[in-house]
Amino acid sequence: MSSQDDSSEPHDTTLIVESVSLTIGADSLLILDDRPAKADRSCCGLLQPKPETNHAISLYNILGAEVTASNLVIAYAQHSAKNDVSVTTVQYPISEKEKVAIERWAQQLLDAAYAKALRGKRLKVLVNPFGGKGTAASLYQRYAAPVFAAAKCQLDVQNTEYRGHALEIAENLDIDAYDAVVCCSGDGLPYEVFNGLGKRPDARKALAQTAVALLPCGSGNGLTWNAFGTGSVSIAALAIVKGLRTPLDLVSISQKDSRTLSFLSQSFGIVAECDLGTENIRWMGAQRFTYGFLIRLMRQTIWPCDIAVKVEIGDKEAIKEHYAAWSTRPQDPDADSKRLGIAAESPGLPELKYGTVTDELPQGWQVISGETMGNFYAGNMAIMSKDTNMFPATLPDDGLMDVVTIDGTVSRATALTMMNEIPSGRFFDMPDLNVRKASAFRLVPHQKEGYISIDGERVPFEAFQAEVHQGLGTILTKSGCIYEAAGPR
Ligand SMILES: Nc1ncnc2c1ncn2[C@@H]1O[C@H](COP(=O)(O)OP(=O)(O)OP(=O)(O)O)[C@@H](O)[C@H]1O
Repeated sequence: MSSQDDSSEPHDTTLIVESVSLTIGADSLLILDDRPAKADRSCCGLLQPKPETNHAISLYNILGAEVTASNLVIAYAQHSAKNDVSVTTVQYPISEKEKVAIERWAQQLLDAAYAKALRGKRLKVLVNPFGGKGTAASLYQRYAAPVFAAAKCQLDVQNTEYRGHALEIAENLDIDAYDAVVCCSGDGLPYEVFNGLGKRPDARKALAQTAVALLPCGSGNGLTWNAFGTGSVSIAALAIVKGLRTPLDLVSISQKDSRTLSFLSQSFGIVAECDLGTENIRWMGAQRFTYGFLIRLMRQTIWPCDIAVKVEIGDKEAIKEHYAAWSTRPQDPDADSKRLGIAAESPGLPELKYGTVTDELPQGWQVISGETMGNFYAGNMAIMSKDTNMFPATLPDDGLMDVVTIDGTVSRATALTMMNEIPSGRFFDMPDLNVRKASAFRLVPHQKEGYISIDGERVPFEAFQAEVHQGLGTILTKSGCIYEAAGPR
């Protein structure tokens, strides 16, 4: 082996091992294999030179590079025909005297492949054996475990044994021992993990320090779609390995004397009914939401309530401008350590700025008529399930949630058109859709029975108040700053 200019300086991005040239490029590792093919003989028995093979591996897909006693081994995630990646390795024989230089080159490759992402993450993996269609454990073993192993993640895998177990685990977690909690489930387990971290005396510190991620094994899998833009377990595992710590707004929900945290959405009306009233048809997977919507649309379309919103941005054009400015703002490289510093100084859960739902309505909130409410839907993330970019203008940590309301008296044809326009993104601009960016709201249902959904979990059908805490939680994302969702146009 020799490096291209026979120098082993760290800046030397090309390595030559046995006539194979390996170059660390801006986005990929370029492999130029000039070795003669061992078994490629012509009809007269002469060894034919193998045609030069150009092979590029995206740096994002590179999981590991190590020098063993006699080989350089590079592990990477290779896309397979289906929407998946599988771990593949290439290896090149090396000699003892080349080892030090090659080790240095391998480090350089890993630096480029991981960039700002933490290498060898310490992961607490929680598997819900009943998540989604009940296949979370086998999905984990088959699609995620090999990716984590190739990336040399430190793993501590535990099955959840009962409802609320993930909450208890998070509440008692040694937060210094893990970089992230990875849930193999639907959005129900991350909801429990955020709430478990939020129950601790050092809640703010725990929520700032511990990232939460989801391997998509449920029906909606909102956290994975937003953070990584995929519904594939193996691609999500790769995204966790390469994921960047990203602050996430969390929303305090107060109901009577309880206080919980929401990371995804709060719904009342048709969406809550579709989400929670379709548990009996879980076998349908994500289709159950559409099916539920159509059934509900044929029956009831109005869910009367009182609503008051602390509106921060009230019209669609201003919301689009806010989205464009926030999503392109320069990143402060020290933002995460500053946030951790603040959380360490005042580690308790932040006080409620607007009190609870049992207090007087605060001054300056906009009262919205809810007599004929059809859909009240507040989102902290954009995508609620595959192809459902319900809140295109949401941002992970702008300190605002997007509140969408649709009157229940819109015609069935309009409601169906709206549903069909969600994947195209034209939904946002439809005149019957009201959108406000808010920092808090209160909702009081008029009826005695019905559904309120917080992150897909059913909560008592009674008045609740929501208030955002900017950047209180932490997730892993691909970009480090925005969701993998198309913004408003
Ligand atoms: N061993 C268990 N037995 C019973 N319930 C469990 C167990 N482990 C976890 N749970 C509960 O299962 C619920 C569903 O969790 P999960 O996140 O997997 O799916 P989900 O939210 O229903 O997903 P989706 O709705 O997207 O299918 C959670 O409320 C959790 O408390």
